[in-house]
Amino acid sequence: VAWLWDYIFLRLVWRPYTIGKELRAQGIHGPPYKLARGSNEDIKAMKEETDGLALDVHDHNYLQRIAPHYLRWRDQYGEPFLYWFGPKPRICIFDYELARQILSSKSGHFVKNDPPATLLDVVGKGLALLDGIDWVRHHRVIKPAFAMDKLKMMTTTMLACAQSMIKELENQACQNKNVEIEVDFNIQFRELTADVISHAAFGSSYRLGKEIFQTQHDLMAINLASLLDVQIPGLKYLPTEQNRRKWMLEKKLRSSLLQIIQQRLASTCSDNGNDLLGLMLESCVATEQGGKQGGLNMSIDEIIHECKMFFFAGHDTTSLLLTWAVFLLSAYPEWQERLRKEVFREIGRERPSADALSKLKEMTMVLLETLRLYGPALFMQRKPVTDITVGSTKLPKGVAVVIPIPIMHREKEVWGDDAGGFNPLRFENGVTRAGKVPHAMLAFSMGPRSCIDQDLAMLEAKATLALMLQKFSFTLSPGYVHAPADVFSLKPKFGLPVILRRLDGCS
Ligand code: HEM
Repeated sequence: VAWLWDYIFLRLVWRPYTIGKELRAQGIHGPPYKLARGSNEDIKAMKEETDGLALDVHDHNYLQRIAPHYLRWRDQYGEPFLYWFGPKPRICIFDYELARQILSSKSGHFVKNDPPATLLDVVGKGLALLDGIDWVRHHRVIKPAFAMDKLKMMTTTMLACAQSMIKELENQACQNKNVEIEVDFNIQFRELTADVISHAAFGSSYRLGKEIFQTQHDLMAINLASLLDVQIPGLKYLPTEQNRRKWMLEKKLRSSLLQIIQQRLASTCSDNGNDLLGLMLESCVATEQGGKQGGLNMSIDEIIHECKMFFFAGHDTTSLLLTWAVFLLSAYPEWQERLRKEVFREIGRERPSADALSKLKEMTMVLLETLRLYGPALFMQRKPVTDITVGSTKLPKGVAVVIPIPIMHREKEVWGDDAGGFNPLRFENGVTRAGKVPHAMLAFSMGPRSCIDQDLAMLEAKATLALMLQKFSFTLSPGYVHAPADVFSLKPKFGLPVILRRLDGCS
């Protein structure tokens, strides 16, 4: 009875009622709460309505496709507004100063909002989702793996992986004396970044790494499909066909990760290597030996969660940055030519080094503009651990705040009248001068919880693009349909088919 009272009355009725009343009194309005379903059905219906929209390749305003509900409610109720993810209240904000205060807060007043349990199973409760003392402990172990000197060492691995992809494409292009082929770069880059992260960060065998990505990918697809469904307690324990498939995939994911960890422990007992997994395992070994590293230790279970998170964060995001950069360079051939000239000027036909890559200024500008218009991360969330006033808004404890990056990246007051257009030159004087406020760029977030690995992502993207531009020119395939989609991150719904031409022909 106590459970029923707590679950049905307090969670589904009383709390939504009181929170809604408190926020309305402050002038924060939004769609009415519907018992247990909240706004989920409305979101689903609006998304279904716009799902068929395809855009011109020079039209970068895909917000109607991925966030029609935010646009409609902002028009209807002003900003910020309140909506309901099931029975959970969420406030969507658009104000840069409010976002800055929330994201840069070091006081511990704001924590990550728990993702739905179904997503947590796939991405793992790793660094990006931890808070407080656990975050500090994990951060201290993980941060050294991404110091610049280590990243420079990783460049060799990245280049080797990218070169082998390019060689393979060159060979394909020259089969039957053709000089061009059609390639889906969405798939190609997913494989490449999977390869890089599993070699460079985890030192694992490519085959096993690839299996893990495929399993994570399949699990994510199942979980995303049911994200907006009403959550019925206990349903996830029933042996339905979908649940059984999920359990099988979860088991496979865990056992593949354990296999990588055990192989590593078995091969180098005293020295676990200098990469991420090595650092985490050392900390774990320290626990078994009595915590000699003064509280830095991680358990094997925590390491598994971190591995899931890094496999996920490390390959999905970077592969999408590359995918959208190739899309934009195909849609704007003048920029493709400009970057090719820059690559030949700074690097020639040589294999680039980390130092040479840092000289590619125009390429950095294009990548930043790609991240502004097509950044893989879409909606960040935080929730206050106590009632707190930020600016003029009083946020009640536990009410999640949503920061919609792609909408904010198109605000004309911050980015100028050409906010909707592709203009890498806006980054000519650096990222902090591109908008009217220094923290306008949110693609890697800001503050203490910003992306731990943005340098690696940028380096990997530059290395891959430089190698591609040295060897090929590319255009969008006539079969390409421009339909960016919110699939946890921003993906091209129908892939990215591109026609690739060898620059030096086939001998
Ligand atoms: C283009 C590539 C990338 C983009 C756009 C990106 C974006 C982001 C964003 C927006 C956040 C903050 C999320 C939030 O505050 O809710 C974040 C955090 C994080 N990212 Fe990235 N990321 C990229 C690449 C990577 C890579 C390659 C890795 C790892 C191999 C990585 C690992 C992480 C981790 C661990 C965090 C959590 C940091 C913390 O909470 O302390 N990211 N990333």
